[in-house]
Amino acid sequence: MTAKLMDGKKVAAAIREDVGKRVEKLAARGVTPGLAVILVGEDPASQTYVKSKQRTCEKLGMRSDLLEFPDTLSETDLLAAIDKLNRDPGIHGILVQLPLPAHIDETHVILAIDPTKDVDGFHPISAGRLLIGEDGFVPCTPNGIMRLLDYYEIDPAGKHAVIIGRSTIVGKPAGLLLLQRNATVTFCHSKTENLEQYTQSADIVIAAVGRPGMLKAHHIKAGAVVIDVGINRGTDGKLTGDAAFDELQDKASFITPVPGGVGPMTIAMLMDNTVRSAEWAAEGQTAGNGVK
Ligand SMILES: Nc1nc(=O)c2c([nH]1)NC[C@@H]1CN(c3ccc(C(=O)N[C@@H](CCC(=O)O)C(=O)O)cc3)C=[N+]21
Repeated sequence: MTAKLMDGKKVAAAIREDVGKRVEKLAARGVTPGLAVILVGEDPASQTYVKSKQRTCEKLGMRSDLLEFPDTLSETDLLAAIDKLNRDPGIHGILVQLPLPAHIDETHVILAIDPTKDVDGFHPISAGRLLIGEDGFVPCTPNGIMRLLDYYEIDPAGKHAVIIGRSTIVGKPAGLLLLQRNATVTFCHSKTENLEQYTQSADIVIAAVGRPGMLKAHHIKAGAVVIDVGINRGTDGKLTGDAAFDELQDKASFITPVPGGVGPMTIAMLMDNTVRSAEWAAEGQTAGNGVK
């Protein structure tokens, strides 16, 4: 079997088209969705992602503000910058690019973001809403994975989904979303003994570990769906995933490439969340304060 590629670029383009139409509808009501991105320090990978987010915003007719700070920025000054954006009615989404310098506490920063502008879905209010199944901001990468599954008509209901990786921004929310869609979910992680015991019975495997090529053919059953969240940059500058793509391609039914799989979906879902935030604001509803 040769696996079908799950084309994140193509699906992301379809999502952007839908988002663009919603931007036009908002424009007719005098609203321009606005995203503010805060970048602390000069990490080249972060700069690349941030540029890509900004370009996408501009193409879609959205406002995009970039606030760049040196890595000597104090936590207090960062919190003050967030507070200013919280109070700016033209800004519907606030994204603080992670990771932050070690002297800044990420939890403090995420807590400072107005939950009604939490387009990353990292605030505990958003996490709590996802846990209880209420409408709210869903983290972009797991949300993008669900949209990829939908596009390729892969229904997780009744299926065994194995997630490798238990981060707050990918693994855990991906598991909750799959559970919501009636999958049977197993979380595996660095302390899991005998990983293949779980992955070999998986209908859907999500690798979100950050170890290049760790998921190999012997880990999966024939016909499994493989979603690769890994973004590992080699010394040659090339991007590789957590899946050993070449050997898995002959065994899986569907597989996401890296690049061109989950990555572009993440950015598309950020646009979707930002426009949704603007729609909610225009309706006088908010996702974060308990008003539905
Ligand atoms: N507050 C915050 N929110 C984030 O969503 C966030 C973050 N911080 N910090 C870093 C990670 C990483 N991330 C990616 C987004 C898109 C691609 C992407 O589009 N990748 C392309 C390739 C891009 C390239 O070649 O470098 C692809 O996979 O095809 C990758 C990674 C968002 N992150």
